[in-house]
Amino acid sequence: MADLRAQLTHRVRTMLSHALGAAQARQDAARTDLDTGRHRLARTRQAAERVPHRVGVERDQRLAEIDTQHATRIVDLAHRALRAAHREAPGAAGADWSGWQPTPVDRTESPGVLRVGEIPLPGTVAVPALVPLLDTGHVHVSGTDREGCDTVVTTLLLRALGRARPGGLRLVGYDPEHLGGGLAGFAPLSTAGLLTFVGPGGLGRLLDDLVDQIRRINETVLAGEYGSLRELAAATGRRPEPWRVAVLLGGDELNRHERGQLDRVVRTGAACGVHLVVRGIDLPDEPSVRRIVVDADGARIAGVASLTVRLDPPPGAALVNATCRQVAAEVNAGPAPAPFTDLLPEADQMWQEESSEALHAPIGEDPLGRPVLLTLGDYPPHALIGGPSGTGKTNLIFAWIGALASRYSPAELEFYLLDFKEGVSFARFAQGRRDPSWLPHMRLVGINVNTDREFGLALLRFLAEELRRRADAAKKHEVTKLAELRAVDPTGHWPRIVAVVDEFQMLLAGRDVVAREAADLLEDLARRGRSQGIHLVLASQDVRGIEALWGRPALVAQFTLRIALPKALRILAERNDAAQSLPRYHAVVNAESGMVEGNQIARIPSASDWGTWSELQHRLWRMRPADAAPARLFDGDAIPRLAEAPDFRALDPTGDPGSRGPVALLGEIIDVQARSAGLRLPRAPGRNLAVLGTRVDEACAVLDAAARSLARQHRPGTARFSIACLDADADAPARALYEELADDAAWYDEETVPELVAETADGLGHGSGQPHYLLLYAVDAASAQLGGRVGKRTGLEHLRRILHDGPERRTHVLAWWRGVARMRADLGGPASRTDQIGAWVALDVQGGELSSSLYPGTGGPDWYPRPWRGLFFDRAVHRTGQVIVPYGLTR
Ligand SMILES: Nc1ncnc2c1ncn2[C@@H]1O[C@H](COP(=O)(O)OP(=O)(O)OP(=O)(O)O)[C@@H](O)[C@H]1O
Repeated sequence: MADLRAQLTHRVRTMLSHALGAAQARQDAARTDLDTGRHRLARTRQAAERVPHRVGVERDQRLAEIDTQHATRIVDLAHRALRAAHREAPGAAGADWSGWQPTPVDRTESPGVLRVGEIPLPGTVAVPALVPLLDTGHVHVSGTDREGCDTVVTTLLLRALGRARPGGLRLVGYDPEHLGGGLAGFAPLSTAGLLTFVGPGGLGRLLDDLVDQIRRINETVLAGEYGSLRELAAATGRRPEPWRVAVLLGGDELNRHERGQLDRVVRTGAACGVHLVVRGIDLPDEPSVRRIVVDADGARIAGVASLTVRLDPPPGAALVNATCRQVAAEVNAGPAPAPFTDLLPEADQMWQEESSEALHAPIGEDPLGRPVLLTLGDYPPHALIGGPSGTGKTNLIFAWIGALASRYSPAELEFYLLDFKEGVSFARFAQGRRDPSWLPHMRLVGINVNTDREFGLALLRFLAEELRRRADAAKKHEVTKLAELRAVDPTGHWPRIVAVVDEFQMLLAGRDVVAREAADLLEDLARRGRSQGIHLVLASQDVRGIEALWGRPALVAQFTLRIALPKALRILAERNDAAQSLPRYHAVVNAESGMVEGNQIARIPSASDWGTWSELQHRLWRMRPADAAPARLFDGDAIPRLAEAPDFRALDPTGDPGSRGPVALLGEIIDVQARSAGLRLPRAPGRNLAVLGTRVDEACAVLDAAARSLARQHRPGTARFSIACLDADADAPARALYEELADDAAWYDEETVPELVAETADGLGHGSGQPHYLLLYAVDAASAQLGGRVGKRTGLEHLRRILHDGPERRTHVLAWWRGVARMRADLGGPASRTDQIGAWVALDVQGGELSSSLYPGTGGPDWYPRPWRGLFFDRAVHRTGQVIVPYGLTR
């Protein structure tokens, strides 16, 4: 048992000793851990004591870096903002007042935002403070600094004015407290209707009016096609409405209606160019409202309210006043002309139109900026243009011709143009010395034809002939209209023809044969030209011109297209006085025979100045077909040259005239083709020429051209020219001719002329048969010498015999008598027969003197002598006299 107890004791002891040992070991380990922990803590504490210092240094470094980055970024942003501001507020929208001037926007440009001051930034440039207004929204100004508020308003208005075209911005002021004093500087604008004021109590009306404008613009201008005027301007380049800025400066509390209208304007105005600049009246909170608060410590703009704005100084009163005066003056001077290029198609669209059915072209734009078209076709077929001198008829004709000529090629359209007033502006359509170009569509230009109504007649006859040609062709193809003719004869040349006659009343002036025939031809062309594509455009500054037509209602009725320039009388229908209130450079275009319903107002671009026109003409000229010939230019003030006459150039000695005999060219016929008047000299009785009148130069010119043209048809040595000069004044030209004809010519004077006639008369019986031309200058001056006998007969008897018998023996007299009576005396007395004078050219001889045997019928021809013109009559071919222009003398 004891053993058992001892064993147990031992075991317990052993267990206890183990447990004690383990506890001892754990205690040691724990102690070691504790030491380690303490040690670490001490180290950590030590380390922790060092950390704040290092972190602080790093933080400071980082903060310094951030500061630098920030500053650099601010400088960079400020510069970028500055550049953007210059872009967004260009010219007058942002420039300093010193040297400030208006810089109106061009057609598609946006007006930009407006600078009111600048925002100073530390350490860098100040950034402009910009406020959107035109095309964008409204501005509300408030705050305790009254002067500052005034400055903001004046600044905004002047800058906006400077960005608008003159007349493109209208102000309306409501200033019940100061009765307009707040806008006093802008007062000069009111002289041009660009600034109006409404008095106290007028706010309701003003707002009603703005709402009406917005409604009208939405309905008729934007018309659902564009969202805003800005969009319209960007798309079309047109800004048909001005900006309207209402400046509302305080007043009583608004009533409900006014409040409602104000809200509408705020919501919808900006799209229609209607804007508000308001102080002292609340505006609703809309994104379109920009608020500026101006207090003593500076201004703040909503949206960037944390930045203080340093306002610009107010613009000087003198600058505001001068600008407003200038703008008003420009508006009062009338609207600026629209650019001519508006009438032209794009370069790649030129000559692309087809004229079978009609000719369409814009002539200008209407008040809403839409093009106004002119049409010539079946309806309306012809046009009448009227307006007092200086109102722009010539310009309108240029504009119309340019708009047409750029759309239709010369194969589709031809022009004939006649200007009865003095001046050469139409000459540039033809080739000139200074400018070799011509308008490829132009077939004929007649200028300075004021005294040559025959030229107008010639044009009408030419057109009548063309009308006949077209009518015949139409008949042959069994069609009636130009469009049909062109369809069945696609290779034919059937352009539409537009004949323009400026100051056409000259053509119809007087009650003579020319006027009568012209009126008949006009009537026929007006009636039948419509279906054959021949269109008449008649222009007149003078009511008499219209009245000349008025006597012929059938003629007038065809001119359904009427174009009236400012103050034109009687172009439109009787009770239609739209032309009386037209501004400068505008026209009433009316395709309804002038009835009020047909009125369209068009602003006409400037087309007639040299640079504008020639740019287009050169472009079209370069496009001309290779075989295009220049237009014929007939200048009533110019003297034609024989050497350049087509008929003269066509003469040559190898051409066999046959029985028709050689031809003596006497001058240029007043006609469309620059032909020469020719006198045929066959072997037949009476084939002599008398030149009658006292004008030395003209008489010499006629004989000179006759002789030179005859000489061109004979080889040297095969014809004789005997020149007798009996007037010292004619000596030089006669001698020049003598020298030119060289060996074929012989010279006689008053001493030797009796021998010439005697020998010639005697030789008639047994001559060589060689042509012999006697050119007798002022033959009546030798009456005394010719009165004496040479052989059995007097010189005059010899002369009469030559006149009588010569032509059949190829001997022709081309003689100048200084009067009809003198010629008759030489022929045998006042009652003597004149059969042997088969042809004559009358110069300063009245028609009445050419009666009896010289001209068919009684009373002589309708002939009113005028400088450098002659009336040619050849009894073998003419029924009436033909006006000629002598060729210039070759000196
Ligand atoms: N639409 C226009 N835009 C700008 N200038 C114009 C316009 N129309 C005419 N003018 C200018 O006005 C002046 C007179 O115009 P124009 O010669 O066309 O008038 P007109 O009626 O033909 O006069 P007249 O019968 O005396 O010749 C010219 O200097 C012309 O350049």
